[in-house]
Amino acid sequence: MSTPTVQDLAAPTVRVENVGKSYGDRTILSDFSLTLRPGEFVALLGASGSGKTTLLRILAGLEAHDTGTVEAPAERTVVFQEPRLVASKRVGSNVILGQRATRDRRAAASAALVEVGLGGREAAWPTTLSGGEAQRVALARALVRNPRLLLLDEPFAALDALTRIKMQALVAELCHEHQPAVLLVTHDVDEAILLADRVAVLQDGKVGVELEVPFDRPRRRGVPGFGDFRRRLLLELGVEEAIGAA
Ligand SMILES: Nc1ncnc2c1ncn2[C@@H]1O[C@H](COP(=O)(O)OP(=O)(O)OP(=O)(O)O)[C@@H](O)[C@H]1O
Repeated sequence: MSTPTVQDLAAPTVRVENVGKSYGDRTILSDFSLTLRPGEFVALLGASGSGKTTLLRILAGLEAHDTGTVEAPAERTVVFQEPRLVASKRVGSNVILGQRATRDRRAAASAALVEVGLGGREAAWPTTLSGGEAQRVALARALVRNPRLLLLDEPFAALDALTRIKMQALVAELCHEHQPAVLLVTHDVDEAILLADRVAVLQDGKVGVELEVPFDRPRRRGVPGFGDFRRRLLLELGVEEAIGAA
């Protein structure tokens, strides 16, 4: 047995035990359990419609679960697939949306914009931003709250491939720096491997397999073992690679 790390000994940030959730007579989650330790980055991987967003919404407090236990900190924020900026408010105000615009908060918003590569853009209107820039603002808005839990619901899915790669690197860097516990919901296997400490695969309403990602950071697709690990996850998802095997 390996020596427990500080992370292992700390109280978990998120504890989900035996959660069940149905819509009408359709069971979406059954007996779903997952733990996130402080600072841990977990990717929840699953086929379309498998219940990933439902679980994330339960953790965000946006959806009720039917059975089981959910413990998540109140200091949590969500970044959705679309940036959800308020068009009538400038970028700086969007970053501190819902909070009183004190001088300190405005300074924190400016610092968060610098962190996401949008320093000095406080006065810009959301309609003047590209999709990637708007998603950077959404990320700044999440980080400025210093969350203990960051919930990412396919935050790169609507971005073009190049912007997605840049945003993945930015999220990896910022999460490393700020150390929230992160749950990333995705159906992109590569993204899960590039970003997460651990990948949980959602199968039949529960976590079927959980695997530690065995690669050092910064991660690269080309490292030895990447292709095998990727194939293993794809098989768990019931996908056989036919074209362009890594
Ligand atoms: N409010 C709702 N009422 C009824 N059914 C719902 C509701 N929300 C989600 N569902 C259903 O629950 C199932 C799981 O949805 P969910 O969005 O959690 O899946 P997902 O794994 O995130 O899928 P995707 O990757 O396509 O976003 C889907 O079949 C969906 O239609």
